[in-house]
Amino acid sequence: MINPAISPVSDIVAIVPAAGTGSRMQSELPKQYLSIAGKTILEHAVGALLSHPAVSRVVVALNPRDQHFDALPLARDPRVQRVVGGAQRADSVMAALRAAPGTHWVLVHDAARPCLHRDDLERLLAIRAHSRVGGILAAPVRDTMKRAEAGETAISHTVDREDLWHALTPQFFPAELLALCLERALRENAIVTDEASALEHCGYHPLLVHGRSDNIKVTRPEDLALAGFYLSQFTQWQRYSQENA
Ligand SMILES: Nc1ccn([C@@H]2O[C@H](COP(=O)(O)OP(=O)(O)OP(=O)(O)O)[C@@H](O)[C@H]2O)c(=O)n1
Ligand SMILES: C[C@](O)(CO)[C@H](O)COP(=O)(O)O
Repeated sequence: MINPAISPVSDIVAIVPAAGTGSRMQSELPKQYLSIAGKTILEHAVGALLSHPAVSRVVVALNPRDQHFDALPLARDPRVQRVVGGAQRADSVMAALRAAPGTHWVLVHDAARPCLHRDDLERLLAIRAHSRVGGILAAPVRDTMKRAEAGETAISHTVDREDLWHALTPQFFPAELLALCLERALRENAIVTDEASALEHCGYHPLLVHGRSDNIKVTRPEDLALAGFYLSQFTQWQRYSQENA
């Protein structure tokens, strides 16, 4: 395996899985194309990545029936490459990984997370200096957590929230390690809802990098206004200049 800890600073490719249909959003448009402050959620997500000097390229995995991406300025950005996504999020990430051969480190960031803060991205990227496994942005849970009776809306029991975190994105890994773990996890029919779970399936323990809880994934209708509020609270500095994107 290449020693990713010594890879060139700029050798980071970002992967943005954007091939979902956003069914929980109950909107006409796939949620990644809903707009906040004049830009689509996808443009906010990609803009925050592209505006970081260490990110050289973004590979966006699109739904094969996507009819919206071509209308965006992103479609004409030479740093942005598109691939066809897959049936599951992990398949979309695999498709994008295959389009970035030879990359040392990859950032995987949900198209549905428009509120990535500059400081969070910097702290996540910094783990490259001391980790060969990688890690994820995550936020400790704040509420008391309940496990429901299987298939019911009645409480089975309270889950100890000590050491319980919400996994966020970006998630940041040596590309070769991520590809190997994703291939094995998918081959062995493991449940892979984020990239870290593929590494866990293979016995690795990715780092948890404390991230802001306003880095929300727009998932349900009420999330759109909240994401708009959060973005309105960011100063230009806190969000990399969208003009660079
Ligand atoms: N086959 C898939 C499924 C999801 N995604 C992407 O993975 C991210 C997180 O997934 P989620 O929030 O679940 O998005 P959707 O699958 O679109 O939403 P839903 O589950 O409500 O349909 C999104 O950016 C989505 O576009 C993807 O690239 N390929
Ligand atoms: C990757 C992720 O955003 C981490 O919390 C989450 O797993 C995506 O899940 P989804 O069901 O695909 O939205």
